[in-house]
Amino acid sequence: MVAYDDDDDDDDGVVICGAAGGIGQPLSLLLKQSDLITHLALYDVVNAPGVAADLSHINTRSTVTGHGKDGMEEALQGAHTVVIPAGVPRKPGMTRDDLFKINAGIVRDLAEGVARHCPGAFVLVISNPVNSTVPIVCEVLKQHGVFNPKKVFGISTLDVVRSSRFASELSSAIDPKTTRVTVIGGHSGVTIVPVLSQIPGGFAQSLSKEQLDALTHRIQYGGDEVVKAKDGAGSATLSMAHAGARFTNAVLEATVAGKTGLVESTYVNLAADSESTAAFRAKTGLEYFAQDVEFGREGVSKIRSLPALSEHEQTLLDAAIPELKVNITKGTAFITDNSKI
Ligand SMILES: NC(=O)c1ccc[n+]([C@@H]2O[C@H](COP(=O)([O-])OP(=O)(O)OC[C@H]3O[C@@H](n4cnc5c(N)ncnc54)[C@H](O)[C@@H]3O)[C@@H](O)[C@H]2O)c1
Ligand SMILES: O=C(O)C[C@H](O)C(=O)O
Repeated sequence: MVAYDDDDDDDDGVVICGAAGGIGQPLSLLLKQSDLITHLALYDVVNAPGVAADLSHINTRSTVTGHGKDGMEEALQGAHTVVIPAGVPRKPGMTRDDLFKINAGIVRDLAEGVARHCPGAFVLVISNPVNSTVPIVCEVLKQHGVFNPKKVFGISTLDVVRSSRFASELSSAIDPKTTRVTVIGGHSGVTIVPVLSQIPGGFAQSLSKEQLDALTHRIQYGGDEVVKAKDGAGSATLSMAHAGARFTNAVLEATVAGKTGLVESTYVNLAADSESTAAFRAKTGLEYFAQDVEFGREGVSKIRSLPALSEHEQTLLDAAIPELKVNITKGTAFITDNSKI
């Protein structure tokens, strides 16, 4: 470990796994601004000590430590929150599911580390394919008897961020900073279902069918836009760091500072609020879904019921469900029954 200060109190310690990567570095920089974090532990199989040394000079509250290849245990020990952007990104022509082969094992090993060294931590998963990596984390924690569905989140905030931004490009009445769009389903292609009909002022209703289809498609495939533009050099990193910091800060504000009324769309295990989701689970057979979640001290305090969907959005949701099921089964089986992969 490379430490730049002494602080053994990890009650509000945050670990970034994959901290030296394209997302990990700017995400760490953004989280270094937080007054709610006392210890920022940067773990990566390469370059973490250098990134930590650099960030540790910034005059904000947190101590920064860097942990290399063999430092997973000391990084995770007693952590409050673990954010996981570790793994490979897409290249042009790949789907997120194409990353499963490499990223599933990386995420499994990190989840094992969480189960052993910080079993009570909030786990925030960025690594793709999120629709499958979140079930992987949950199954590992279940195997260790430490699973709390209120504490595991797939970060799908980039879809929310894109929705506000792309919608604002079509209407000057939309302030992208303050307009929050609910995005349900999952985090890949057709599983991304933006509920544009809920934007105040009749925005979606004012669009032609062609405009609405084009906007929906742009949100669902916004990731591809970046992968194509980066031309082999990876996928979204800076916008993802922004989205990841927004989501992590919301979790910390609720769980550390006790702030109430915070809501984000996020991909969760629906057992996190079994009562509110019972009818939906029975109807769809889904165990995981992205939906608006209210945060509390323990993580998920409530999963909101689905907003009223337009006919267009219902069609999108109907198309999302079968693909989500395949993604979820694949992630779950990776831990429970590898013969099915
Ligand atoms: N959820 C989202 O909306 C979203 C958005 C963008 C990217 N992503 C995903 O995030 C992941 C990371 O993307 P990136 O652009 O930062 O990639 P990157 O290759 O730039 O960085 C990944 C980092 O993970 C590290 N790493 C690999 N294996 C590790 C392990 N076992 N333990 C710790 N660290 C490990 C690498 O050394 C590297 O520094 C990808 O899977 C990508 O698809 C998700
Ligand atoms: O598109 C990707 O592969 C990365 C990420 O999931 C995104 O939505 O930008």
